[in-house]
Amino acid sequence: MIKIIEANKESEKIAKILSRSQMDSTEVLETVNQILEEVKTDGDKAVLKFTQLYDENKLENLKVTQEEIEAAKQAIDKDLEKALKNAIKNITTFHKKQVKEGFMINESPDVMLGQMVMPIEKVGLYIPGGTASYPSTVMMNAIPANLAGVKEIVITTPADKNGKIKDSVLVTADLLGVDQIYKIGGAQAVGALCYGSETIPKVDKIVGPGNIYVAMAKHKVSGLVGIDMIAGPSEVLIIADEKANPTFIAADLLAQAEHDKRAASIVVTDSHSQAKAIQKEVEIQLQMLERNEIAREALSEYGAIILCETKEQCFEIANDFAPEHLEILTENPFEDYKKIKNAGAIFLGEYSPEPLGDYYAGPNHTLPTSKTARFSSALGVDDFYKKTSLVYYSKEALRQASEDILLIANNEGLTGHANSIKVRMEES
Ligand SMILES: NC(=O)c1ccc[n+]([C@@H]2O[C@H](COP(=O)([O-])OP(=O)(O)OC[C@H]3O[C@@H](n4cnc5c(N)ncnc54)[C@H](O)[C@@H]3O)[C@@H](O)[C@H]2O)c1
Ligand SMILES: N[C@H](CO)Cc1c[nH]c[nH+]1
Ligand SMILES: [Zn+2]
Repeated sequence: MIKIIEANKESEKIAKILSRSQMDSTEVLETVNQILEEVKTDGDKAVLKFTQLYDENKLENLKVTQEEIEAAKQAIDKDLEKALKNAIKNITTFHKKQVKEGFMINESPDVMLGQMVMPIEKVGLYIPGGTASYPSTVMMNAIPANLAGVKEIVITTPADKNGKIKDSVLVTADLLGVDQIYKIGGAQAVGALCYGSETIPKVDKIVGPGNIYVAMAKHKVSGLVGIDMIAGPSEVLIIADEKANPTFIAADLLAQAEHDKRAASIVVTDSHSQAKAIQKEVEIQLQMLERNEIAREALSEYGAIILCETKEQCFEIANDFAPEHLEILTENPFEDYKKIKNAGAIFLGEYSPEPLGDYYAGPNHTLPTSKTARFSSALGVDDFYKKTSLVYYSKEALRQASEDILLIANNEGLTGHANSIKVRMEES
């Protein structure tokens, strides 16, 4: 049963919830370190070993063949394909707003400054596929990559026990022009994309969400290769007042809890009767949920209904938790959202449930978890760009700046820097 915690009386429990990061497990870290090390030295051999161990499948081919893509295109339900195309349209419309251009400042012929915006050349999209498969994540990652102009996009996603990737994932990838798809997941996929193997190409940046092993592996390889963010096990925090609908709230808690036994589903409310009603609804709906084993474990370990003394306290706790998704189910969400400082995405009012954002509305569903919404943002076109500065000064412009530069360089004790300016000023 999901627990009710009184914020003012059980401060230790609240502190534990608020400080908990999914990224502090030493057990996960040790497993991931070992996988990455072996993939680095043994390439495909290690990738296959860990795939067999954790995904329990023996793969004939790591790379999805054109025949497999064609078969998926034939087999896919046509209504589903249409729905995917509608979602692609919405997500594209939203992300087009993020497209950026470089700029140039040349207010005088003596000085020209600029910023070039260029696509990253090779990116790896991690598409989760352990306990569910995610065509929606293909859209959320490939659309911004395409809009940024990335030339080479590689997908890794775990296959099922028969070595097959779901038709919807292959068709969505095909609709978005991605044809390099590898049937591997977990830390071994992240390692292969970072170090390269006989079969898997080494990329410049790895993006996309995944379970704790994927999130930890991305964190560990970051620096050798670019990563987008920590986008680990899903989280939702719902701020609910007395009048909010407990049936809707319970459904939204379960929607995230079914993702992963480590998913966090939390409510903050200032109403005791609401807390009780939600608790009861969660139990009722759990009985009907297909993935109720995962959801039950997530709710008992990472779920909570936090009962606050005041509405303000609800917002303080929400900001401290910095959830991936935040739903505001209060009388005036259009005023209340302004109090939020830390959240990956905010959903306003009772007809904007989080799954609307997962699949369809347009904003990205790849979002920061484990309190990283304090400093990270939703995946977007920007994640697929790099920016390079351009500097031009004429001799006269450099002469005018030289005195200031020499003072700063000498102050830093870097006389070689000062000399680089001086030799130019001494030139006849
Ligand atoms: N934050 C976001 O933006 C976001 C978006 C979508 C999904 N998600 C999250 O993605 C995750 C999807 O998880 P999933 O497991 O279904 O798929 P996944 O593809 O992320 O992970 C499956 C892989 O994990 C590896 N693995 C499983 N158990 C392991 C173990 N004990 N040791 C080492 N490796 C192991 C396996 O190799 C397997 O291929 C969920 O946590 C979900 O909440 C997050
Ligand atoms: N809720 C997930 C992000 O935490 C995204 C998703 C994809 N499909 C279903 N849900
Ligand atoms: Zn979801």
